[in-house]
Amino acid sequence: MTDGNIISIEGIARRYPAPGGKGKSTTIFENLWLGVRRGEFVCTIGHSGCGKTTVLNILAGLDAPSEGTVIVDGQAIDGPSLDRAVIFQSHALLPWLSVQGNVAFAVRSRWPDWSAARIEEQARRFIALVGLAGSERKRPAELSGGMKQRVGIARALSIEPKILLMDEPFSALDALTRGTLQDEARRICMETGQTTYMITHDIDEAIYLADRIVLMTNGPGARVAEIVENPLPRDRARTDLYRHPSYYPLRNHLIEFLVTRSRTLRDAPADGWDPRHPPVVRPGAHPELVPGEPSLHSVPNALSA
Ligand SMILES: Nc1ncnc2c1ncn2[C@@H]1O[C@H](COP(=O)(O)OP(=O)(O)OP(=O)(O)O)[C@@H](O)[C@H]1O
Repeated sequence: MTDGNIISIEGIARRYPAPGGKGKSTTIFENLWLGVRRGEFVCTIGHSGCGKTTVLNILAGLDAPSEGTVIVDGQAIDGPSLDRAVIFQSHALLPWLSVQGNVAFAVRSRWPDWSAARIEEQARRFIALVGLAGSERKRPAELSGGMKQRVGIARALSIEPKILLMDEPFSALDALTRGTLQDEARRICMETGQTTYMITHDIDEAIYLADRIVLMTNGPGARVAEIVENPLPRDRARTDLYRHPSYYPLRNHLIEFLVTRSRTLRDAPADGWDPRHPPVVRPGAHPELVPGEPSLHSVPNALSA
């Protein structure tokens, strides 16, 4: 794969044996290749069951591929590592520890030789980063869902992972809290240059957060159908996203994929489709595009890796 990728997914498959060991095994996905650049924010979208969580679990080292390998920062993954922090939909905080205690626990696991003062300071810094300064002594039971998820984010970031893995981290939150936390996540990832791989079902979330959006076909036998480069400026603001001429072409492209192409491309891949180099598209980013007159067409990109 391309040099400069911090994550290199190389031809992985995940198969499960038939129940009782009789009959054919089920292939959830196979021949999956993907590179993620350092500092990049990648979102994966695909219908339920296509294997998004399975891929994320493999990246986390919580599951292993049936074939292929994943290289992170030059080393093949062979289990979980504090270099890769995971944030799930549920918060999984330790209920008997305070906010400070939960984050400090992770910091101590990462740097067991650090002094207590240094651990406390690191924990406090990341609690402040997610906007929870003043709540350090609270226990999880005293926090709202959004606050608990902030603690989860602080805990994940406090160990300064090479990669942040997020599995629908905001989907259980109300719309207002979700928006605020998306803003926070985006700000923090931009400020810290955090490489992030995230699963979402929410196309607006992907448009707002991602540099690239990986589209997976339906499973079983899922594949990476396409990689969408986000044509919106990197310093985009939530409030005027929709004014950008590429916004609707991008959004329509993603919707159209989920409605039809996620199924048709699994059953009949596009001519010349190469699993190592899925098509890269940049919807709406046509050189002749007149600002204010959005094109409804996606434009295949000659940059295809
Ligand atoms: N231990 C297992 N044994 C057999 N099949 C499994 C096992 N774990 C997962 N699967 C199957 O693998 C497929 C992919 O699951 P996965 O959770 O990765 O999908 P997903 O795309 O993340 O779905 P969702 O969007 O609903 O979270 C599903 O069909 C699931 O039933």
